[in-house]
Amino acid sequence: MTEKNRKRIVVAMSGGVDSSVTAALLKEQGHEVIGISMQVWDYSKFTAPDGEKFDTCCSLDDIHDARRVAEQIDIPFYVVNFEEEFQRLVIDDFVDEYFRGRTPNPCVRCNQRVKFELLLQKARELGADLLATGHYARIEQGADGLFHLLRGDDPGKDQSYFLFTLSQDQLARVIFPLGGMTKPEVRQLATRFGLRVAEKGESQEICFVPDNDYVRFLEDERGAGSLAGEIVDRAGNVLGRHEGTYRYTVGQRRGLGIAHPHPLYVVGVDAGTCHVIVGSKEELLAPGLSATDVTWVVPPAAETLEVSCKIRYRHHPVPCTVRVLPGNRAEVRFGEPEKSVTPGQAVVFYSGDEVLGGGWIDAAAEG
Ligand SMILES: Nc1ncnc2c1ncn2[C@@H]1O[C@H](COP(=O)(O)OP(=O)(O)OP(=O)(O)O)[C@@H](O)[C@H]1O
Repeated sequence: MTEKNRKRIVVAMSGGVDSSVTAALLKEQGHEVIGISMQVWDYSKFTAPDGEKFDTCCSLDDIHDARRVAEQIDIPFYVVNFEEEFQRLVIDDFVDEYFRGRTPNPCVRCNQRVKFELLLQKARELGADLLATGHYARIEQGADGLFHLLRGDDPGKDQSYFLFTLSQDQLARVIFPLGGMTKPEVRQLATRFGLRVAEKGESQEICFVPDNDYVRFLEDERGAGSLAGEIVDRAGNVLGRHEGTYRYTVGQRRGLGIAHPHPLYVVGVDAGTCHVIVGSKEELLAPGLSATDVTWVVPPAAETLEVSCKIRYRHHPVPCTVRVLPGNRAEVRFGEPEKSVTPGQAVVFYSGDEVLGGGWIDAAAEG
């Protein structure tokens, strides 16, 4: 590598396989690599019911793993403490959203407000040209000079959905070296580099929620028992009672505790009246949605776009028409009615493999 191509790159290291391989790859390519782990949550607050300490993605064990990898590949390594910021910018929003009757996506918030904002700033302060993460997504600069955000090549791992808030400025300073690889290829590389984390499992769904028990997490944060109320159908008939609206999400079937001739699903959550609204599978269908806080990776080409969208991470993109509205809003009409449009989740717009932008689902459109 020529001195000109050699860059100073900060790698966001979680202690997992992906970011460890990212750091090792960039180091092998001859860059000046600096590892940083963010400490975002104090796990000593949490103890499992059996008295064991929880081990989750950003625990001290993971920071220890990241440090050991950094030592092994011989790069400087720092830990930044973002606990206060993470609480304010990610966790408070997560809890507030559930208590408003919505189902939040904290990973998008973390990317938007912490990784590609605060951490990117830190990277700058360290004089880095670029920030690298182990995300499975691709960034390409087009002939138009714009940076384009594309799906990762591994369809099972693609994380582009979580990155829709990235701006041109951010994309210019970020790289995703694993975007063109599959997870098995990344594991092979980890083995080739002899990284001690090569066999480490996948991180859990939400890094700060021990055991994925989000209800327990919410109740630890805000106390149990509030927002208890009635389970009703769309006509207002009372079918049962529940212990808190935040325990329910649109599309949920289990945990209703109601004997009924047909399967019942949660079709709405109203934290104002403390109602969990249930209905048939057909009642889960909606022709579209309205979105707020819409941002664009690349400027929209017209006021009405024929594209596809994902309305949750594990959703196959579906054809839709997007009407771009003033005030960073959008109205989406699906080609065919879609199940379980969930307020609080992100809707992300795609043109083929490219992420055009996205926003936050405010409400399902009426039939
Ligand atoms: N606590 C952290 N400190 C620094 N960087 C982090 C942290 N958590 C996540 N990241 C960065 O964000 C990327 C995506 O995070 P995600 O939680 O989706 O991890 P992942 O896909 O399980 O990857 P990994 O195997 O690296 O943990 C990671 O590859 C890493 O670069």
